[in-house]
Amino acid sequence: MGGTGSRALRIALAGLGTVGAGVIRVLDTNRELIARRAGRPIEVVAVTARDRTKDRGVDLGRFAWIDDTTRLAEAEVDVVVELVGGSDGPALALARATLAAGKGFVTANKAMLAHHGLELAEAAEAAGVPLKFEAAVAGGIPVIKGLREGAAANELARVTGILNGTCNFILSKMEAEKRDFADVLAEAQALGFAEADPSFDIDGVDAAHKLAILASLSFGTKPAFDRVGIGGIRHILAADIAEAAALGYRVRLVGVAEAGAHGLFQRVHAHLVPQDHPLAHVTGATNAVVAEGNFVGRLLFQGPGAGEGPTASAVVADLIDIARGEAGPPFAMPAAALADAGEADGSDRRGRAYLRFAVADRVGVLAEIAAAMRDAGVSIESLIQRGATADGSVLVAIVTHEGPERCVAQALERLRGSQSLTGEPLWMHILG
Ligand SMILES: NC(=O)c1ccc[n+]([C@@H]2O[C@H](COP(=O)([O-])OP(=O)(O)OC[C@H]3O[C@@H](n4cnc5c(N)ncnc54)[C@H](O)[C@@H]3O)[C@@H](O)[C@H]2O)c1
Ligand SMILES: N[C@@H](CCO)C(=O)O
Ligand code: NA
Repeated sequence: MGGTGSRALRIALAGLGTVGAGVIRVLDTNRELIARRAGRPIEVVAVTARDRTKDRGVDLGRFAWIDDTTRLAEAEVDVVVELVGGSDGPALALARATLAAGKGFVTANKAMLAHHGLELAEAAEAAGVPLKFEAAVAGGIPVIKGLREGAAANELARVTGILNGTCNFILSKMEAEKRDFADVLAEAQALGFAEADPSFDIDGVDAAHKLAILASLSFGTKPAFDRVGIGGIRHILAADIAEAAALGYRVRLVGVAEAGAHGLFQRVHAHLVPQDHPLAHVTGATNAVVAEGNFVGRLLFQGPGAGEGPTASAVVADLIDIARGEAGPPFAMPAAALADAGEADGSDRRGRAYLRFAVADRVGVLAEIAAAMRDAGVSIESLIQRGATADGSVLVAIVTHEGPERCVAQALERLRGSQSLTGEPLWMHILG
């Protein structure tokens, strides 16, 4: 490959929001360095977004403006970069049109990849063009590169991660400032890394999109978003975080993917993470992924998982790879070689649980909860009752011994509709 005098890699860019404008800023600021590293200049030539007149703090006058997003695929470019978002709609139409036109495609859109990644990988492989998405999982952290390339020699057994910056920011603030969820949410949303639909962040959907992509890369299975068990953080109280701290844990939204004998297990859920586990020390909008390989051992990837600079940095890294001519199958092995995710549904899993009940302060309530646990075969390790909340309820927190998760589910089912409970119980898993 030639020096910086070689023909530029021409880019069309859809979406000029946080990430899109960031990509232009990275390419402008580090222009010379990027050209030297890539072996040739990387030039944006055409752009589109919803509003042509909006000031994004970057000069757009030098680019062709194309009103119809899908037509970006017809521009005289080598690669289309999609930073619009949404699993379907214009993003998917653009992806399909670009790959069908035999051009490379770069995206930060984990929702689209989780739902349509297999189809898009097949289309890219059939056309012999790159499909790259480093920014889609854990923003600026090179975790796709790390697993797809760096760890490619290993069989991976388990991948765990903090994959949503918004949730981690909220949980860290709740912990540090002893504030409740609703109080901190608006602050997180103002920082530019929340999804267009913020429930995707706080209900675990965004992290599940990312986990489905990571699991596919790690275990050679087809992306299976519909098989991720998903829970969020909106029902966690500052009191739960304080209780967890007293027991030696931090509360984190953790994605877990494991390749087992019966298939792929994938879950995103609030977990109690032991304070000596690397994920317990991940604070703010930082993300982290732990992967265990049979030769390399335990890998820890940690860094900024969202925001303009980190996310744009990952998008441009993909463009540099393409400019260098680096290729290969998007999901680490050819799409045709990816296996089905299998049957694992988690019902035979074992673990320890944190359960928190809001109860009426009256005789017999604790006995009722303890009886439900006993009848379902759940063994209690500790039980703590704390004073009244604002509505006069009392909080009861239970930590169980290790046992089948299905027994915990049965205990909660026995308590469903009980007059003693003043709200839905909270169940968090304890990370083993
Ligand atoms: N913000 C982050 O920290 C972050 C991190 C990782 C990944 N992502 C992903 O990057 C993508 C973009 O996120 P963002 O935060 O920059 O969003 P944003 O809302 O800031 O920007 C979206 C852009 O797309 C444009 N747009 C909307 N509909 C369009 C259409 N039909 N055609 C053309 N343009 C259209 C908007 O005008 C805007 O310029 C999403 O897929 C998101 O999930 C974002
Ligand atoms: N909404 C996402 C952006 C990064 O993918 C987050 O908060 O992590
Ligand atoms: Na990344």
